Amino acid sequence: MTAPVDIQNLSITFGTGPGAVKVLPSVSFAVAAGECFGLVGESGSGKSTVLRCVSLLTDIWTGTVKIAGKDVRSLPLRERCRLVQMVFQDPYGSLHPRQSVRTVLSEPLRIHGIGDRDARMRQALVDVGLPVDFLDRFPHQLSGGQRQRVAIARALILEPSVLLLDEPTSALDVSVQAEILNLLARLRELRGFTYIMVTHDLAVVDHMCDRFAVMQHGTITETLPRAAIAGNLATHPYARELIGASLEYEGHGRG
Ligand SMILES: Nc1ncnc2c1ncn2[C@@H]1O[C@H](COP(=O)(O)OP(=O)(O)OP(=O)(O)O)[C@@H](O)[C@H]1O
Repeated sequence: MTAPVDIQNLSITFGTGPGAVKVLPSVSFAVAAGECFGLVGESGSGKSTVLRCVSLLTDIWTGTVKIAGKDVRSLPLRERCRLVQMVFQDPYGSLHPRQSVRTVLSEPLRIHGIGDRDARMRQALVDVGLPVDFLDRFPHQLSGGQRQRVAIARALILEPSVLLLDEPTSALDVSVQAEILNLLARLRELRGFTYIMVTHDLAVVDHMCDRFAVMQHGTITETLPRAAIAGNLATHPYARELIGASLEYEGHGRG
């Protein structure tokens, strides 16, 4: 099942009093069901915070976030977990070192009272391209790419409609990054997932996303289709600068 995401006037302030910082003044965007939407922009512009708000990892925000037309705040935790899951940047930090892959994958199934666990866990590993005997491995027995595959399997095992991807490949070796991106692209094609993907890499957007938003200081400066990258069709000065710098870097890289 695939689902649209609608974010309206999302705003968050960290801290109180004179030290309070409005990290997101007001962010609005909509992502169609099955679309891959990128969030790019300078470090500290609030990209990860948007994902943390949507997933309710942070809940002190105001505004409205709807997934499949349902307000995420009014959804019971279980239902929310079955609609939306998040994959983090650092597969080393996101897996508990003392938990086997079996424990990592069985926990959500147990919490949600889902039966047939063994078959589901095996299928999840097959889906992410890992051998089923990896169920008995621990994180230190896995490569970075294999760990990220396990993290993706954990996100998939409840069969969500929306995946929030927070720089899912930036902690990985360049050679492994493409494998994980291809896996994510294939899964979206097969399952119709909606992706919201934070990245600092416009080459990733170009490879994966249908559209993307350029963020600066907690604000979306411009939303563009992927096709706008090649000819730098952005009109906002910051978006133009970001895309221009990326094209220049890519040009030098190839030259
Ligand atoms: N829990 C928090 N308390 C206080 N400030 C926070 C908190 N979480 C994030 N921030 C601040 O919000 C701003 C945006 O952070 P965020 O991680 O969303 O940026 P980002 O665009 O994802 O950056 P990067 O590309 O470096 O990951 C930063 O200035 C950060 O310090």
